[in-house]
Amino acid sequence: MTRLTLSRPDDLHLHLRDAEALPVVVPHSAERFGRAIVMPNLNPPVTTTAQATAYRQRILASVPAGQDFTPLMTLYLTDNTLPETVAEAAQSGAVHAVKLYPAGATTNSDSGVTDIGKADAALSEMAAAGLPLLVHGEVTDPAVDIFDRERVFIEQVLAPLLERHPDLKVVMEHITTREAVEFVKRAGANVAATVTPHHLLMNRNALLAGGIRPHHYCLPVLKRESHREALLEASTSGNPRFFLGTDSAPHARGAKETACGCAGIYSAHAALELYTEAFEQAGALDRLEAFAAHYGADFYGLPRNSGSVTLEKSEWRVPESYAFGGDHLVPLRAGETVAWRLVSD
Ligand SMILES: NC(=O)N[C@@H](CC(=O)O)C(=O)O
Ligand SMILES: [Zn+2]
Ligand SMILES: [Zn+2]
Repeated sequence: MTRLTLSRPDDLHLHLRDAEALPVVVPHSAERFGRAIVMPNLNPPVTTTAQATAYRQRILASVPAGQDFTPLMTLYLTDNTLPETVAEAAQSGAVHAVKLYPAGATTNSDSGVTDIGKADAALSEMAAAGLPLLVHGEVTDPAVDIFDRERVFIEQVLAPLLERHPDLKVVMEHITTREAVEFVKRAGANVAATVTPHHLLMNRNALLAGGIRPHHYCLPVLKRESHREALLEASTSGNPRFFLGTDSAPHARGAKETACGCAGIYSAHAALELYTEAFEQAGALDRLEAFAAHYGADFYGLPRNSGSVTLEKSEWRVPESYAFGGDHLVPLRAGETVAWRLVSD
């Protein structure tokens, strides 16, 4: 097959940042996706509906003319999030989820939750309102090996949380392990997961073999090949509780290529094309549309998009970088090729 037309997909996990980043990154997502669940880990974080709606306007100002792209906003859960704040968010129509970052787990998570027990009242309100909890699922205990932090989070935090709140809708974001796949498969219809293109296409060799590759560093960190295979199997299985979320996370080159580089991989410039590579590799191109355009919308209770996008099997070279404020943004596959190309209908 050399041409593939899909319903217009959604990105259910996206970092757009703010200010001068927006005109660089928003057009990449808007070209490919109808909507995106926009992460709230700005500095300071987005914790109120008023902040979320103001941020939404700043994003919309960077959507190119003629493109139809809807940012779906989220709030950042803190130890102090009140049930009233959750209720206001649920009623606003602009806020579609609340994000849990364990304090210190990842980029801009300093205001995150120190003890999930402190959020119980907010979580009960979310369950009542049908507002999903999006989870960065890693423990932060320095004694736990970084490759085990997702598995331990499931055992110590997520399973007990779902016992306390059995009706809460939960999305385990950017899953990276066989254990996360199995947890989601066994859980009820209220539990789902997003899978990134980089975790479908790369294992930890891409980070560490033959030299350290800071542009392949993200959290949760890339895992061994058997985990990548489990993610690819789940994503191409037709199970509606695994769906597309890129976790495209732009950082300036200077913050990545340094002695202590930060976590995040930028993939918005080629996200759908990279998923298409992964699904082709698995012999499952016929399953791509549902993963990319149906299951996420269905889980969030949103209507499916009406438009379409077309991809062609035709190699193109990714730029070495994009101008990004006063610095540069190095995209995934910089200077290398991608096998599928987005074409206008
Ligand atoms: N995934 C990452 O490695 N980084 C994300 C944060 C996150 O999603 O954990 C970022 O905001 O840069
Ligand atoms: Zn995360
Ligand atoms: Zn993320």
